[in-house]
Amino acid sequence: MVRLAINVDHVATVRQARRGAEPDPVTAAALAELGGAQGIVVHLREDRRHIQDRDVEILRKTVKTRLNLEMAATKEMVETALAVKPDIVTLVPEKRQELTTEGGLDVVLYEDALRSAVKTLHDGGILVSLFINPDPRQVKTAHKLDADCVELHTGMFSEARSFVQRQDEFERLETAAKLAHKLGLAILAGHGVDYQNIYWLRNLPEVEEFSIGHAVIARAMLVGMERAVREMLALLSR
Ligand SMILES: CC(=O)[C@@H](O)[C@H](O)COP(=O)(O)O
Ligand SMILES: NCC(=O)COP(=O)(O)O
Repeated sequence: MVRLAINVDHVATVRQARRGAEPDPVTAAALAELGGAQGIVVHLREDRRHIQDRDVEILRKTVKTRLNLEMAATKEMVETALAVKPDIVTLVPEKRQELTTEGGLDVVLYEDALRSAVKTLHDGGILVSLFINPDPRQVKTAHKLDADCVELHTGMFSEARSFVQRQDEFERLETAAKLAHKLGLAILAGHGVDYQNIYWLRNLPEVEEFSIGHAVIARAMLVGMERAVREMLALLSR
């Protein structure tokens, strides 16, 4: 059965609006697990706009499923990961000005720099996932880099404005997922996944885990975290 991992960044976004203590992403993660989530995701941005170091440190002690730390492949972040030891690190591109991650990490362009980051994390006993666009060249390079997983960026699919565009983007995801599977990579998918577009995305049998943040947190504000997670799990299992 496909797994659901919940990204709790936006609980921290609300907390940081007042620079206070609530709502606590650590509590949100515990409730997401109670609702049935099989993983917790946090993106520790270099600008610390939402998730803080303290969150990651406590989550490492409290998450009972699997903690996936999204981060830029910088020296400082790799050192942080080695100290915290999440179960898995997802290397993502990062820009200060962006509202959210705008595209996949260009692993073809940054192949040499990424090789040492992947190796250092592996030497520290941490699995490595690369967040990439659904492009065969990116998938092949991720495999060459010895990544354990790829997370296919579903943003272009999620933002497609027409049926035809959505179908094209879905086919790109399908092709990339099949290639990654053939190469022996584990496959995750995420970004902009919601309670509607999951009807399409769940038709990608190679995807082992969906990583969902914004849509579930937005619903959780209205109906509660456990229910928001259970509703997404129900859609995934149909
Ligand atoms: C990698 C990805 O697609 C998202 O998880 C994103 O990195 C989340 O970061 P924000 O919560 O800052 O949008
Ligand atoms: N890796 C994708 C993720 O964690 C959540 O992205 P989104 O659902 O907040 O767009």
